[in-house]
Amino acid sequence: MTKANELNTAFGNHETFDNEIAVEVRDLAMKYRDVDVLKSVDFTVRKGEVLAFLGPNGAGKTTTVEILEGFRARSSGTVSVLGRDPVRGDEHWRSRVGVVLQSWRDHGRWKVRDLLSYQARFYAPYSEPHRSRPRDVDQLLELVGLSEDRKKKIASLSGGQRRRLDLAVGIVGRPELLFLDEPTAGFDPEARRNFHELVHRLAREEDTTILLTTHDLDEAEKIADRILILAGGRVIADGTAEELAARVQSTAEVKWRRGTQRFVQETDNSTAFIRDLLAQHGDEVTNLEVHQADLEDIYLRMVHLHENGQADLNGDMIGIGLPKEIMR
Ligand SMILES: Nc1ncnc2c1ncn2[C@@H]1O[C@H](COP(=O)(O)OP(=O)(O)OP(=O)(O)O)[C@@H](O)[C@H]1O
Repeated sequence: MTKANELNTAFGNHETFDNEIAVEVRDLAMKYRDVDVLKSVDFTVRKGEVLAFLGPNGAGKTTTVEILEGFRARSSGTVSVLGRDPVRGDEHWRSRVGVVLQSWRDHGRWKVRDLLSYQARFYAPYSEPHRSRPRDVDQLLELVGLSEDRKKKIASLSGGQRRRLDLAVGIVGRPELLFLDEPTAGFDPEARRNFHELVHRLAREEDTTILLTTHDLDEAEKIADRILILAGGRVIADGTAEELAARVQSTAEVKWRRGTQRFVQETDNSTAFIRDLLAQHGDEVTNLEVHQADLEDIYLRMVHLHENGQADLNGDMIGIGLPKEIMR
């Protein structure tokens, strides 16, 4: 613990000052009336990291993100976002945080550029030598692909254009930490790819920490440094896409025919299995297929096991054989 943290704790203030950590969540719980949506959520996001939050509908992803954004008061637990408890976040703290909500339908009569210019003004007092605020509005329009729509009324934008505007509003203040709630819902494939490139640029060139929720496994795999799966009010898995995929690849399904008979076998080592199969039956084996489980398979299996209660009290999966280091 740093000296500053020691002093904070001594005064009953649990805000953190670790420069490498953007978000720290410990034992977070949230109850809506008598329903426990979040039971005990723990995770950390390092600065500059892109974290994808996955989980079934109603798992509590938006609730968690809203708590981190300071828009929702938690029931219990400790939360630190850029060194502050979000419920005590002041204007300066807010200027460092960018938010793209799931559906934001105000300002229909405003023109695109006018709204961004208006929003941009609020960030000017919080400009810093290493992070100028706000962004230049015309460059921002270019960045999100809305230059040609700059004079359009917001109410007349298509769903995808609207999401681009939401994104522009989220990054106009050049945030250190950006929250994106299902950012590419309604994007066409090109807009999706542009968005993925933008996320990479924000993380790589501006060291922006990004926390996004998505139902798109492919998207999570493409843009996230780390994937976190929320189910049953807890984090049931936390690791890089490679860590998840590496384990998945080791449980393949092999299918083949021998004469009129069809066979299916799950195996941890498909290469060795096929070698043995062919050594034993040679040319009798036909229609050989190998299906390597992908991220979607492992995600679905993990959530399914969790929902069926085949997880112990720590949220660890029983029977799936995932390595402990990717489980929480
Ligand atoms: N203001 C509220 N009052 C009562 N219950 C709520 C409230 N907001 C959310 N909930 C409930 O909390 C649970 C978690 O909702 P949340 O929106 O956080 O889930 P999610 O993981 O983001 O879902 P989705 O993938 O569908 O967006 C749901 O059962 C939802 O009905």
